[in-house]
Amino acid sequence: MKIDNLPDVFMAAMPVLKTLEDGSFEAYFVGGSVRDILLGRHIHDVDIATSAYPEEVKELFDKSIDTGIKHGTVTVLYNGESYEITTFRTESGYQDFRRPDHVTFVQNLDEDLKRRDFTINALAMNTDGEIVDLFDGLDDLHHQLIRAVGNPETRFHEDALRMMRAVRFMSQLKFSLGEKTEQAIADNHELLKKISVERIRDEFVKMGIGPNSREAFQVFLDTKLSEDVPDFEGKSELLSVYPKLQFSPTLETSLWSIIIILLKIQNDKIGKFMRDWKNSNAMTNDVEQIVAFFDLLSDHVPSDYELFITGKKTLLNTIDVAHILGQPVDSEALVDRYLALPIKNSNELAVDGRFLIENGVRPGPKLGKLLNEIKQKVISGELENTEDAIGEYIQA
Ligand SMILES: Nc1ccn([C@@H]2O[C@H](COP(=O)(O)OP(=O)(O)OP(=O)(O)O)[C@@H](O)[C@H]2O)c(=O)n1
Repeated sequence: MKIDNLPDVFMAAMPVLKTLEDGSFEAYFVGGSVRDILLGRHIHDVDIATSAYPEEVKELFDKSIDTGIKHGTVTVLYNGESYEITTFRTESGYQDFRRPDHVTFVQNLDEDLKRRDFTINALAMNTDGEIVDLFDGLDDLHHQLIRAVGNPETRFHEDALRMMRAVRFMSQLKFSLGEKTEQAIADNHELLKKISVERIRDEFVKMGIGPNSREAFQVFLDTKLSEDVPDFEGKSELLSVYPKLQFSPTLETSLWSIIIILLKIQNDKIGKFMRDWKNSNAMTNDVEQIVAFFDLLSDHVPSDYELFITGKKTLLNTIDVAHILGQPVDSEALVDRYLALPIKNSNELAVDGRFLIENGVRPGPKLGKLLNEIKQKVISGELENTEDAIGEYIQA
């Protein structure tokens, strides 16, 4: 098969491959970008594989960085873009079912494709757009099937994260799992215990926000892969409820918020739960705000001040979460009310602490309280948001 009219992201990288070929080396696009071009998905970056050794790659390009030279990867800077170029390799020395510590460079593309996880990820494309397909990956793409390259047990023993990748691709691509691949996951799910929580989290999130997340979650549960995910309390409750959701979350913050709401994790425990999954503080903060506002929405119609405090981002994200959970919420009315607020963030207030001091208010806790009071009155429309009106209010 040959692909004509390659997307810009490939054309932009073409001179990099041609440079390798001019140096008498082989060069191919490999991995996810080849799969995605065939599926018509958006491609953000391309991976390049070559017969050149890392040192030889470096000699061919003016600007390069040793990103993972031990594993054969050099990042080349070309025309303002960076490209990862990896020497054809086989992997050996798998330790503890995690990524290999040792790789052996080979001169042959076939060997390199053979070590890859799934047939749909083991496709390569040359500079003419011709596809190299040694394991019927094209057929599997056509039948929307995720199948391990060769023996699935071997692939999962090499890197147990691949079991999570399988269900993640199911969700993202709306594919099914090949029978033997699914069986091998069911037989080897405990290997996942060896994998770091960060790597599992990344796949878990991609699975959770994919368009086929419900079906993927079901397989995640059926194969018992879910049992070996660390620090995931109450997952059976979650997974029994997840398939009933109206639609899948598309945002990571929505996913975590939904999980926390479904698992009824208390406010003071949210931080621990998010940290156990090694989520960032920023993500934890966003999720805490969404969950708090969701609770508030379940309890009463928010006041203007509560809408102001919540802010637009959290408001929209919480509406998303409420819809997914099937909670009735008049989102249009809430958004309209938010948009009609006299000020939408504190910076829009006509005065600040300095103005208050200049108008005779003493610095101290009372100043903060007064500023807050002014803000509330401006938001409720009782006080005009001008220096004059606020100045008069202070003097009164
Ligand atoms: N555990 C892994 C991870 C990756 N790969 C191979 O390395 C390629 C690139 O991996 P990565 O960038 O992690 O994933 P993609 O398949 O490109 O998918 P995406 O970019 O959507 O994450 C994969 O296509 C696959 O051939 C593998 O065999 N085993």
